[in-house]
Amino acid sequence: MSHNPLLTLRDKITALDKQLLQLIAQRRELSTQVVNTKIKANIPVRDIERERLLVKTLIEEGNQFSLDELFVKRLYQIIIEDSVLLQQRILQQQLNQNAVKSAKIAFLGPKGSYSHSAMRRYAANHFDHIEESSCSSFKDIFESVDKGLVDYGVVPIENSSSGSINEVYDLLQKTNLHIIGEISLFIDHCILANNQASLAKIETVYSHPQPFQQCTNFIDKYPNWKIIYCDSTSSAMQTVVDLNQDNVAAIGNKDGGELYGLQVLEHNFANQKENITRFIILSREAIEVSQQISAKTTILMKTGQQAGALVDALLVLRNHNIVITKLESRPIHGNPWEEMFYVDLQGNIESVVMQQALKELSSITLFTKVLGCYPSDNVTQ
Ligand SMILES: O=C(O)C(=O)C[C@]1(C(=O)O)C=C[C@@H](O)C=C1
Repeated sequence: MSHNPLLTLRDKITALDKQLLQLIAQRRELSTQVVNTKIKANIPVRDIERERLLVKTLIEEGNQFSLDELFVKRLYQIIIEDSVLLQQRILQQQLNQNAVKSAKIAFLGPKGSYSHSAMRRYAANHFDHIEESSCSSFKDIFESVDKGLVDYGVVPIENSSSGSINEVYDLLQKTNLHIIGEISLFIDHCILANNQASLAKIETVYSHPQPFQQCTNFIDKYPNWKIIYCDSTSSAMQTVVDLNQDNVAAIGNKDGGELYGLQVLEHNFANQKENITRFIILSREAIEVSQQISAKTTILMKTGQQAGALVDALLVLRNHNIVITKLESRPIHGNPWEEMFYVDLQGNIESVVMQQALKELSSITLFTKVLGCYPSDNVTQ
């Protein structure tokens, strides 16, 4: 029998990788025990100082084995983030005992869209089993949840390159639904085409309007391209597959491209290097968020039109030391030049400061409504 040194080494690597997985699973088990002690002691899940010291020690330890500092840091950021999310999930499940274990979730489809990826990532952390429901517009998603056709809906709300998704903000203005979660996704746009295509041959590009807005610098380099808007990036991919020509392409994600059998001609060309989209999760029922984890509260408010009305509202938040993570305004339909403000706040709706601030806001604004309180997705150090 011939001795193949490569195969022998690969066998050893595979064996070590299996051990690594076992160790990570053991670490997660300990993290579960830790959260149970935290629940009993009523202390916050997050201990930034402990995380900092742990990573510092591990970097020093790694140095002895010639492991790169950045590598060790990145590795442990992922491991600790997973540990924090696990603890948050356990806490939330205890608090919301009636939360469903299996759920039907609507997203902007067909499968292979960014919304589909976001939905799957959120679901993996929250449910044992899901049924996917593909919708062709954001409005359909809101309606499906509202009518009880699905349990939850996932919609994008903002992107680091193109800003707010206005259509979703406008739907939030009139909805009875609640925001119960958020999830951020790194978006690496790809030019996807059939196997005979090349960048030089492309004449027509299909996608949802959002990717075009996020990649204007790149698109401007191809002034001859004909741009065609589709309902979603995945329907754009489907169109390219159906046309089966070498001169057409879609903008979408790599995983979606694989699903549709398309090759990547170019990627990573959004205006912002860190192209991130934040999605929100909608439900008919609000959830309770543990005060032991970091939470966000999103409110809608309409101020009067007198001078300083918005400043007065913001001062209420400042006086209560409440951090605003986002402030957006949208026209109120039917009332020209009147604006609705959407404010994302760091904090739990149940906290004394938040309750006090909301009470004061209600008394000085024309309208204030809580759209939801949900665990903050931002758990990286
Ligand atoms: O040591 C803790 O308190 C933990 O909960 C464990 C752990 C970790 O995974 O290392 C997770 C979250 C905390 O912010 C700190 C550390």
